[in-house]
Amino acid sequence: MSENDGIITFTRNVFIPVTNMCRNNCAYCGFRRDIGSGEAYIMTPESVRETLRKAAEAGCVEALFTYGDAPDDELFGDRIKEFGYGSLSKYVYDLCLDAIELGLLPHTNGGVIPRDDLKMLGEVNSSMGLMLETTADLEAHALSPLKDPAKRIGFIEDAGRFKIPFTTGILVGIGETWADRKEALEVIAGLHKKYDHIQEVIVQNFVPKSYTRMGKVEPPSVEEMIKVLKMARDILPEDISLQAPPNLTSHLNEFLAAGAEDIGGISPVTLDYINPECRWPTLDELRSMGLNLRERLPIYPKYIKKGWYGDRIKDLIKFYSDEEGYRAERHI
Ligand SMILES: O=c1nc2n(C[C@H](O)[C@H](O)[C@H](O)CO)c3cc(O)ccc3cc-2c(=O)[nH]1
Ligand SMILES: C[C@H]1O[C@@H](n2cnc3c(N)ncnc32)[C@H](O)[C@@H]1O
Ligand code: MET
Ligand code: SF4
Repeated sequence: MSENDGIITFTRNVFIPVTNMCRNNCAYCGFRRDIGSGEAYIMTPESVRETLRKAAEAGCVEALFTYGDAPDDELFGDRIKEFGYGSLSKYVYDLCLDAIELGLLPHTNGGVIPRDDLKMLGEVNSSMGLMLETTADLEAHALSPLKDPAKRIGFIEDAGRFKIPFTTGILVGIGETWADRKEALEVIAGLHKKYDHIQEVIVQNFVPKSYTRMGKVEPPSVEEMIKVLKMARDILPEDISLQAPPNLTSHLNEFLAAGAEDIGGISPVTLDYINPECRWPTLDELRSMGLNLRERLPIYPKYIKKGWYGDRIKDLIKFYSDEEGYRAERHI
């Protein structure tokens, strides 16, 4: 049983995949598209606002902005300028303000973005994220300069310096060894000891997509995932929540028994655009599996208490949270 008496936390979120253009080209990724392929896009301000409005109506509390790594400048600078912005981060900043205006707390994971942009986005996000993925030098990342572990560790470190509540994690089954998994988890634990900013760690299983370079690679087995989760719970400090995504496995109960205590964002309005073939379970389905659910905000109680949030989201956090820092019943 996990530390919090078997209570499993989640957020009600909406996924905003701002752009699928990306400077990286990870061998497992089914989300990214080549520029000029006809399928590359950047969401317009109107389409983002429309999605946010639907989410607000459906009772969501989190706007999850996840998109390709640093694709601006030479990649699609013109499109961003058409919208009236000098950079992708400035555009996302305004989208975060739109989310806040509609009553949603932003959580942005836009890959490795420039340090000044991280600081700027930190002001309008309730938490931010970047999967460390791995500390190993893997073939899967051979075409992904921004998956260089040193760059990602540096980014997570900067987030700590800026006191941004942070989500990170590892991707399991992309060619890493057991020693690599252990090392990645130890690096995360070390960063947290230094900056105290890691609110949760996602242990995510690789899900192969036939149309990618890793389409024929076997995903990690259930036994392997359970072992990684146990190892993670063992290595990570107790105040870091361990997250297992609920839509990437049919063995969620076993993952939770192994030590995971959070299932991340569940969306009543959008797909998981990274794993679109994996449908979100509904809250009713999760409850019928025996889960004792508690809704949280994208910023964990500890960081609400510490006051690690900007002025622009202060009122919204106060509005949504109960005295313990979870989502107040009156707003559910
Ligand atoms: O719905 C999703 N949420 C993802 N989230 C968000 C997560 O589900 C929750 O919204 C957070 O727990 C908010 O606290 C991520 C957050 C990160 O910082 C890094 C990676 C992910 C990955 C996903 C994902 O693939 N799907
Ligand atoms: C948002 C996060 O989604 C994860 N991600 C990207 N592609 C896949 C996949 N095929 N299977 C599982 N997770 C994936 C990465 O860890 C990324 O950081
Ligand atoms: N591109 C970023 C990364 O892989 C965000 C998640 S994938 C769309 O880190
Ligand atoms: S996983 Fe993220 S960084 Fe890698 S190709 Fe996909 S969008 Fe880009």
